[in-house]
Amino acid sequence: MASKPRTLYEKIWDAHVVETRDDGTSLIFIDRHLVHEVTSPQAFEALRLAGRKVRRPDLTLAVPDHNLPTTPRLDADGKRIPIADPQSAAQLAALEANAPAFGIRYIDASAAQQGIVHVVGPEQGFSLPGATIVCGDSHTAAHGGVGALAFGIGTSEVEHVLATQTLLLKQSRTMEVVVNGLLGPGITSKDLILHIIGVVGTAGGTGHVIEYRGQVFETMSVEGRLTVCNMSIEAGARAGLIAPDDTTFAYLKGRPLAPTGDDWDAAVNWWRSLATDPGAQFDKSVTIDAADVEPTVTWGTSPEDVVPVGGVVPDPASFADPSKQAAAQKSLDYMGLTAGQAMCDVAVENIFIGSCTNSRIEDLRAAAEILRGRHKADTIKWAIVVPGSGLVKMQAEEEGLDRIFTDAGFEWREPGCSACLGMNPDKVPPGERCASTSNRNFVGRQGPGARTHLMSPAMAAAAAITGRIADVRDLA
Ligand SMILES: CC(C)[C@H](C(=O)O)[C@@H](O)C(=O)O
Ligand code: SF4
Repeated sequence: MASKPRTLYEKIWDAHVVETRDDGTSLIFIDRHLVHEVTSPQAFEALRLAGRKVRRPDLTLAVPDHNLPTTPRLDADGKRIPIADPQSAAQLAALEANAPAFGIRYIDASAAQQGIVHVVGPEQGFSLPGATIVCGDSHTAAHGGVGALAFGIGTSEVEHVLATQTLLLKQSRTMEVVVNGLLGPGITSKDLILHIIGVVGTAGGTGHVIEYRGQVFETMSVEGRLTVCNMSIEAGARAGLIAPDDTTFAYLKGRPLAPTGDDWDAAVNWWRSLATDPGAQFDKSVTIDAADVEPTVTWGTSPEDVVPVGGVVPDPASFADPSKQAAAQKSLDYMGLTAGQAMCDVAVENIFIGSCTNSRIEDLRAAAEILRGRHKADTIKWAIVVPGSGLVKMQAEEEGLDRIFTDAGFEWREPGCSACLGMNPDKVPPGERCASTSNRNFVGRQGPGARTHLMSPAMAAAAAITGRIADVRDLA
């Protein structure tokens, strides 16, 4: 009898079940564990107290990213410049001590390979198709862009994975987001995922793993796929993934931690078999027409608060649900916007190009393309570009992108999470607005009282030039 058609998610799940229990939970083997400084200190401490070792140090990779200032890390003598904030300094020191103590591969804060954990994983070939990947970080879903089942876990689960290389999980429901057609000129993977979240809503993916399907993803670069999958969590999903294909294999081949020789060939053979079978059923299905996707920006304090750049700030009364109406009004008050205001009239004072959503080489190229030969508006007080890793930074410098940015009035920084969240010195001042390529526009996310508008790198560049939210297609 032919076996039942399965989805990509179900195939990866089945391949990792160690044991299924009567209560429906399964013990799942974890192939890759990424560790950063914020969510790991307690987990290591617990291992130490229990006298345990890390079960598979070879499958674990640690790198600091969240707390590191993005100003130079070494002084003129090559000595480490200390971190001023005591909590950040302590978390970094803990990771630096724990990694060698537990025999874990560690990327130092001043190494060229250092970067945001979700940029580093794929870049190093640590994140692979068909793998189960976890990290104590909600944007772990990013790695789904290479066809991995990747999701964020809490600190107690970090401890569990360190100790056992497994997790006890309930299988998620499956959801497909099918995008028909192709994106128009100037419209990027970021616009697409913002649009998708607008359609699905921040709770639409709850309990599900999303597979993104359709021609648009087949023709998308791995960088673009990582951007899309990164924000799956903002649609409430546990994870998001895209079937690995020749584009994925070409991206991964030769990366430092990717398999080589016969192992590579065997891996590719297996990876090719993972695509969702014809006739496989998803629990939920959403269809989107790519022609409907415009350059997209957020107006509110939730990633679902999206509008095409040519649109206006919505009227809270236009929402059917009274709780949505109240939330929208609260968002407008916080954001300092009024219903009916054209998005293109909204002035911004800060520009942030970075974060695990949009700090890869392709993102920097897209922003530089718009900025080439231009300068930020006088009203822009602060504009920074924060490459996702030291290797992205080096590549950008080889291509002369750093000069384009600095000539345009941007600061060119060291890699890290930076102004994506207020855990390091890069913050947006209270009451000021930021055109940001990150993934969350929550209240206070970029600093207390800061107002965030999410958008693509090219759109953030356009905002820098005009001093307000602008349609990048008018500047291209
Ligand atoms: C600090 C960390 C735990 C957090 C997360 O889990 O996502 C951060 O990366 C974020 O983006 O909010
Ligand atoms: S860049 Fe932002 S979203 Fe990504 S891991 Fe860092 S803080 Fe989280």
